[in-house]
Amino acid sequence: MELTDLRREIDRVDSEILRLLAERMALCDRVAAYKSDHGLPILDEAREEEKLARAAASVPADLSGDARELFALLLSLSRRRQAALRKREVD
Ligand SMILES: O=C(O)C(=O)C[C@]1(C(=O)O)C=C[C@@H](O)C=C1
Repeated sequence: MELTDLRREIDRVDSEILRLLAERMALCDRVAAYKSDHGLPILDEAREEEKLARAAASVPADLSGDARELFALLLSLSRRRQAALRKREVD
């Protein structure tokens, strides 16, 4: 395969990742609203540990560290966004 073709494939996968990121964040917005309505904290450590462990276990062994790191970032971005939404509610 030529480099151009490989890059086109990468671009296709990246578009999908970004579409899924937006979909995930939209769901997190709804979780944020639910938690706010029910007086629940944003952070759920047990759920996060479960997510990180599942991410690491869902890929080939040589990618488990990367999967864990990626999900740690996603969770952190999710918490940051939820905190910003909550702050906007208060202000
Ligand atoms: O499931 C939740 O309770 C969420 O708030 C969502 C989410 C996530 O992005 O997956 C974010 C923060 C929590 O610590 C756990 C999980």
